[in-house]
Amino acid sequence: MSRPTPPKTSSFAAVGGRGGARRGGAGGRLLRQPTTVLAGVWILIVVVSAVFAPALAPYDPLENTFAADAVLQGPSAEHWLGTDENGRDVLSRILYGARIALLVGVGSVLVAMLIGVPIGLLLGYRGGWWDRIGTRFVDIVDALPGMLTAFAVIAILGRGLPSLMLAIGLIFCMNFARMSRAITLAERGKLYVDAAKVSGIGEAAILFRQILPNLAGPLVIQGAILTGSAIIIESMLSFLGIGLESAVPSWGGLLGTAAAKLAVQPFLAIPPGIVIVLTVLSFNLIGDGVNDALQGEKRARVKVRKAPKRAAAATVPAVDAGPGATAASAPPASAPLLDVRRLTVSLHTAEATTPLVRDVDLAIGRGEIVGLLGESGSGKSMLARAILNLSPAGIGVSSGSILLDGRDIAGLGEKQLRDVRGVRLAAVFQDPMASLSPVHTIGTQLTEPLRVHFKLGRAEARARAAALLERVGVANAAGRLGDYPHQFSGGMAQRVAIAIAIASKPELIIADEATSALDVTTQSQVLDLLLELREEFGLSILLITHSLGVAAEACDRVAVMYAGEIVETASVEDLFDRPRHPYTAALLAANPTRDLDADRLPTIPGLVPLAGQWPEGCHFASRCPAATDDCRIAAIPMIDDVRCARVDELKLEVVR
Ligand SMILES: Nc1ncnc2c1ncn2[C@@H]1O[C@H](COP(=O)(O)OP(=O)(O)OP(=O)(O)O)[C@@H](O)[C@H]1O
Repeated sequence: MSRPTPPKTSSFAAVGGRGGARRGGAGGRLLRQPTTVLAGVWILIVVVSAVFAPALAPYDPLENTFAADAVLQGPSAEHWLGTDENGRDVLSRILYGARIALLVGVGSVLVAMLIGVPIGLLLGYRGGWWDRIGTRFVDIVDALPGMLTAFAVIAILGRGLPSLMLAIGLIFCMNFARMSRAITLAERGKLYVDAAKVSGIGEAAILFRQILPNLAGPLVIQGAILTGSAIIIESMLSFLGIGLESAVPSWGGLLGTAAAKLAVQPFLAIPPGIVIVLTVLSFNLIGDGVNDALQGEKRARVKVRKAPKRAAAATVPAVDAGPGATAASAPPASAPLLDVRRLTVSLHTAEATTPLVRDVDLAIGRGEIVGLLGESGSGKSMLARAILNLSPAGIGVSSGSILLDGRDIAGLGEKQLRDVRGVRLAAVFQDPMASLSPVHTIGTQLTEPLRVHFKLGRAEARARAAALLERVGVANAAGRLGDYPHQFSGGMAQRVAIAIAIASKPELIIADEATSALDVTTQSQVLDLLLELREEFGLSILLITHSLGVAAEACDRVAVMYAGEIVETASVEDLFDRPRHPYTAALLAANPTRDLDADRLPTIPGLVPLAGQWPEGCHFASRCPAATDDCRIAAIPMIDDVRCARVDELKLEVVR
């Protein structure tokens, strides 16, 4: 038999291109905001004052002069901003006070980040009970009055800069925990995190190296805003006399003195008041400005859109009831590398357990490419995710086993999976842009699994990464290690994803719609690459696809899924020439290539029943032209690679 023509499944179009979408960048947008620039200039002045205070201050800020004409003076030629109740120069104390303001502001925000961010990362990433209990804890700590926390810390540790930083840090830390949790919750479901898990990268590395960089923007924004707030709290505590020692030149301390002497010298409150307001306002404006600039960056990112599906392969079978047996499929040549037995995957809720995949048997031999074919919603991804142990929350294996080289890997814990995922088992997903981390270079993403699995040094890992990129067909491989995913086309990015998948020399790759987002030519090239890699490394591949053409071009055997069950498994030739299940026949008949000029594209009448609404007997009965009442009584078992009660009576003809 000649294999059906390669498919034309979908096409890929990049809106905007390399460079075009990034005119100016975030830095450019930041500089185009006048208020942010002014705020930046003020903060620069504060930083310069803090760093060069000894050179800039006209007097020693601690020098007391108690002469009657030297205390509580207004502005004069000698003392531009007057003097305080000890005769100390206010300008000098404000210049030195900038040091305290910045130290307390930045220091306490760093303390808050160090405490809050790991908590948020852990709760968001682990989810479930960790998140439920952890979030309550965060709520409780956050509900404590901030000033009370500060009083308690200062009462225990005494006054001083470190205790002030810790006190203010504790007030803010739950802000960072909440923000990090929310972002991590969103990020942990993304494909690049799944891809990192599948590469065998540990939880700590995923949290701190994969997810944390995505928090950089929000952390900077939140950090800038809270730095301003920390300066206010420091001023309040010093104003109340429980901040720093009164001799230490701090803006809040100056304000406290001014409040006490308001009747004698009202001007004393103005200089520290102005610098506090301007500094706090500037930090807030910078936070907002960075936020706006980054939002612009997001809007300008490359977008990927799918074009409508086009024609696939050309076989038109007809369903015809009648006697006659069909050929059986060939079993895998050797003992299977992957042997899925009677697997059921279910969604567990408080109300019910709903099977999404039921009673699946699937074997993949060494070096074999097995296609998993079926309409949308048939359960292909749920099966693949169960094999990879990446089922979404609430979904898991409820019975059966997944034997990888004889070892049952169903439901293994993250720790036990470390020597399976990324070592023996890898995955390539549909959207390469989503499965690669947007904030890391390709070099970093490729060297990470190499360093984890083979304990390679940096230089050696980079050399191996370049060789891998070259192997998958990326031109100028060494030069492109420093590029980010958005600088690659869809096809090239998928090649990179394949390079990452094969980096740790796995035995089995699960390719979940790995070519669906690519244009026809690129799709064919990526399939050729997978076939070459199979030859070269003896890889086994589970190729999940909607496309008959992809299955025909690349697979040795094909399993057809319908409404959560595998209904037929056969060699690719047998499946296309002699389908045995009416659904397989209908799927082949619905292939539009022959009838491109017809008014209506051929379809299978009716809809795939949703999980939870499967009928008692054969799941396909409501759409099957050959179904009888007997088909609707009880679940149909898989016998001799077909799940059809009438398989021996039906004669399914392929019309060409
Ligand atoms: N997170 C989820 N929670 C509950 N049910 C889900 C979830 N994801 C998928 N399902 C259900 O599981 C069944 C199988 O879905 P699955 O995504 O595996 O199908 P599929 O064959 O991979 O479809 P597609 O080709 O569109 O990806 C469907 O009935 C779907 O509605």
